[in-house]
Amino acid sequence: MTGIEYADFVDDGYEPRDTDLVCQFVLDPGEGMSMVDAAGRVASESSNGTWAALNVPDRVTELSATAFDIGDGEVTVAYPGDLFEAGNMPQILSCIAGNIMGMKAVDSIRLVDCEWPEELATSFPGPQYGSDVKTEILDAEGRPATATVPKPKVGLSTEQHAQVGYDAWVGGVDLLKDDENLTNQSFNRFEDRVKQSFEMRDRAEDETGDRKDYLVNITADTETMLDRLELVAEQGGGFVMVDVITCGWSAVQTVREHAADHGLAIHAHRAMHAAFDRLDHHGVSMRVLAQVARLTGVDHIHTGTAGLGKLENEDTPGINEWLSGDLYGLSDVLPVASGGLHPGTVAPLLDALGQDIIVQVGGGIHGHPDGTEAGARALQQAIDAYQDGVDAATYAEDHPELATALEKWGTGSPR
Ligand SMILES: O=C(O)[C@@](O)(COP(=O)(O)O)[C@H](O)[C@H](O)COP(=O)(O)O
Ligand SMILES: [Mg+2]
Repeated sequence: MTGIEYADFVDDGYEPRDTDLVCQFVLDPGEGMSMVDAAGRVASESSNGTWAALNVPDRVTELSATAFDIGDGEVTVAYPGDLFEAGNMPQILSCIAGNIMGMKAVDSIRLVDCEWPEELATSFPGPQYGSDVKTEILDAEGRPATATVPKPKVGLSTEQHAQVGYDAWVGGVDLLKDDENLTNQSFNRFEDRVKQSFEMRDRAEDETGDRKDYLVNITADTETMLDRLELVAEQGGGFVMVDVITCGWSAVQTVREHAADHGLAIHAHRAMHAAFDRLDHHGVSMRVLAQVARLTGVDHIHTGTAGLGKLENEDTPGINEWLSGDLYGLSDVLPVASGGLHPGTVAPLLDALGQDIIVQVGGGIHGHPDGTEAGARALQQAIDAYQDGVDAATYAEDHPELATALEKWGTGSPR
């Protein structure tokens, strides 16, 4: 038997083992609490300790986390691999982002980054396709894939939604996308919407000769999501969309399994992420959320617009780099830039993030003075101009749709 208490979870010179999950935190110790004392509490409460000193069987201490590299407001914690259930993301998050977020011992604490050991990382499936969707499901090789959400976000009838999809597809967009809050409301029922939209998709494919697809929002309780996923597969769809934060990672893991049965790619919308990651001193960073998304197996995830859109983002280039980097053979994830984009923002966006992304433009297409098809053409023209190395204003001289968009929105970012 061994006695354990908070101080036993600190070893400032600790060298992590290859099997450790290593997490970086920033924290502000509570009143009268030193960094070292706070760090011990973080490591203890997020692994297997508690406030009272305990006498425990020796092997229990092998599961205890260790706080080290304790600096000014920063601490790193190494978690033994055996603390975790392989392949169970909710269990892992209940450790590293669980009770510690509410401890009195800290005024604030933020999980900033994780280094995932091979054994734990490969206990997850990772994405099926990642950036390969651009060639395996779409015809978007060598350029950014494009997507559009019909606007208004909700309220269109099923017929109107499908028609907007058709106009955007023939205007050049690759993907129609449901908004994060459009599911199966009375004015636009899921089943009808899916069927009618794929009919329009087939027409647009015949007319353009390009493969087109639809990011269908299946967000609901898990059982219902699986039924909706089946319907998308039956209708010849290639993608499902899930609000991964509001649905939760256990639902994502279940959807990943069933999506693979049908070869469906998963588009992750991150609605509610800012409740976790907006404050730079508390919560869970978008970087960690993106890591969790890759491991659990989504193919796309929204990561921001490098500050060019209407929403606050953190470190989009850094997160995108992690999503496309090596991870023990797991597939990459295709980042989605979305939120307040329009044709005038395309050049600086691609300069900042490269072309291996999805560019989602909603209001920047459907708010075009000449309508959806013209808005879609303007987006495509902005991308063509960028690829030809021509600035948008010059290219617009003989591309009226782009000219109209630049006249209306210029090249600035909406607020
Ligand atoms: O509802 C919206 O605002 C959007 O459909 C964008 O519409 P617009 O193109 O009309 O702006 C997306 O949900 C956000 O981009 C999500 O944010 P993020 O990508 O940061 O997760
Ligand atoms: Mg939206």
